[in-house]
Amino acid sequence: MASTVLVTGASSGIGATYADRFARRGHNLVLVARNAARLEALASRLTQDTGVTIDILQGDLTRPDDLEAVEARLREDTRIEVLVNNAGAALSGSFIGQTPRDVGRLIALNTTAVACLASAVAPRFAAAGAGAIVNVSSVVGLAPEFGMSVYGATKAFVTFLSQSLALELGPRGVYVQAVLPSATRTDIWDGVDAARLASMMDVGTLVDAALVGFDRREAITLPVLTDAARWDDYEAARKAMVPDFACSQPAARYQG
Ligand SMILES: NC(=O)C1=CN([C@@H]2O[C@H](COP(=O)(O)OP(=O)(O)OC[C@H]3O[C@@H](n4cnc5c(N)ncnc54)[C@H](OP(=O)(O)O)[C@@H]3O)[C@@H](O)[C@H]2O)C=CC1
Ligand SMILES: CC(=O)[C@H](N)C(=O)O
Repeated sequence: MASTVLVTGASSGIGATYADRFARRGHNLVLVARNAARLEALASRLTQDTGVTIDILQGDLTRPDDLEAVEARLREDTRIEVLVNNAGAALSGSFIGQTPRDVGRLIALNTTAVACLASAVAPRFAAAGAGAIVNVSSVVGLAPEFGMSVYGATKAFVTFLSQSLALELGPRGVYVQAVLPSATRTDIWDGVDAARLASMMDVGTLVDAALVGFDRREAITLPVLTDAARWDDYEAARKAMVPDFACSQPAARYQG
């Protein structure tokens, strides 16, 4: 019997498309988001099309009680073998135009919830020597130049967390993938003009590419990167600095 996949942010966009693709692969689903009506409509269409079993966990992942309910499901339901940590939001405008409350809410959803859900499920996956955690990050987390400070910082967190978890959990049999989409046509772009929307990646194309990376067990899937060697070069440059981090003296340029 195929395993169950829990998808957060499944009521629209990338999460709804992951739900569709995993259902078509024969997986049962647990769908999480705030909008129960949209989750129910998706669940009923997918059940009819594929015959899989779908549960809905309605909740706001920025609310501690709702987050804890999803954590408990991940901890206790041993049928769940894949977590797709996808729920997320963007925050437009400049940093000085954003309020501390907006910033806090974005961080709660895009980072705290992602880390807490991974934390809830990782010990069970590691004990079983199996399981997969897919974290939906963004190319924005690699590009402070895009001017989306807090959003980009949350996505840098997601990519870093994924890479660290892959190092720790990979040897225990748990697969961790960070998916870094670029601009993709979904509701997250509400209010953006039609011409800009039209130039974005189609959401089905994005998720199908991400699933190619999933099937290959890639640690990082960056679908728009034409030359994959560029990521390897970037990682090699970063790793070349790491031995210096153990030095006990500042570099010569900081010494008087
Ligand atoms: N589209 C793009 O260009 C890109 C998107 N991404 C990332 O992809 C992920 C999915 O976004 P995308 O599909 O584009 O956007 P959508 O706005 O279409 O989907 C976001 C999903 O997250 C859910 N969500 C939002 N807030 C909460 C909350 N507080 N609690 C629970 N669920 C919540 C929404 O459901 P509901 O409102 O029902 O709660 C919805 O299902 C995000 O992490 C985003 O950062 C990354 C790079 C590019
Ligand atoms: C709103 C965005 O910038 C988008 N989610 C992205 O990560 O590219």
